[in-house]
Amino acid sequence: TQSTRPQRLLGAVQKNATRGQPHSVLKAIDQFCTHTEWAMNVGDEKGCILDSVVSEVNPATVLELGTYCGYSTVRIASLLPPHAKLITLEFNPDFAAIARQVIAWAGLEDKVQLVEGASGDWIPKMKEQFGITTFDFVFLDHWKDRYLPDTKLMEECGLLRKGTVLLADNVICPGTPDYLEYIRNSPRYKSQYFKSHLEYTKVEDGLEKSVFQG
Ligand SMILES: Cc1ncnc2c1ncn2[C@@H]1O[C@H](/C=C/CNC(=O)c2cc(-c3ccc(F)cc3)cc(O)c2O)[C@@H](O)[C@H]1O
Ligand SMILES: [Mg+2]
Repeated sequence: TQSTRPQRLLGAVQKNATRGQPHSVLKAIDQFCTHTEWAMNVGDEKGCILDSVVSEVNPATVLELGTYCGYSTVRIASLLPPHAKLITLEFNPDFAAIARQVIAWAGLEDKVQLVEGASGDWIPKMKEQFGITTFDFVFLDHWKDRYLPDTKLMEECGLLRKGTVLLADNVICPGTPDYLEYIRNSPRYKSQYFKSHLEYTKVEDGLEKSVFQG
């Protein structure tokens, strides 16, 4: 039977990366996606911007929307301080199964809680289920038409505090026009666009960093 792209990506990690070395997992995925098969990971160019924002925030609590194969999960988790927690939401069980193995190969399972389910269902349950009061950092990289409703939902559920940083992937390509319009015009956020390129291509894309003002 045919393998899937995530299965082939996992195979590249298991073949080329060293267990317990997150950077080697990222390198194996980036090489696979550059030379063998494109996949929708944030990639190394936008990934360096992600790294700098995560390092600046130094978050104790992180929410990632859209795990896919776990590339950005590994990238973020590898930068977290010892007792920090990263919760990542993924509603496709096949992708979740691959991501769990990628995260385990990197040796980061103790920092990551992968929750299988839809963001709209789980965001309202973050406090009761995981003892979260607010998130310090949120990475948005799931369906692009979910960025805005989920941001409003996080506001309503009291999951954002003064200084919480939202970082959104793909605000140019594929694009998240309703999210950008809202976040750039809302007095409740201070936003900054980081120009970059769509992963593994020369097409323009970028990340939008938005700080909640409380
Ligand atoms: C509400 C909900 N709840 C839970 N999980 C959810 C969820 N909504 C989606 N997911 C999950 O998250 C991932 C989905 C990611 C969507 N990302 C993109 O579509 C994407 C596309 C491109 C792209 C650019 C140019 C092209 F020509 C083609 C594709 C680049 C990217 O970087 C992308 O992120 C995927 O794993 C999906 O199962
Ligand atoms: Mg993306």
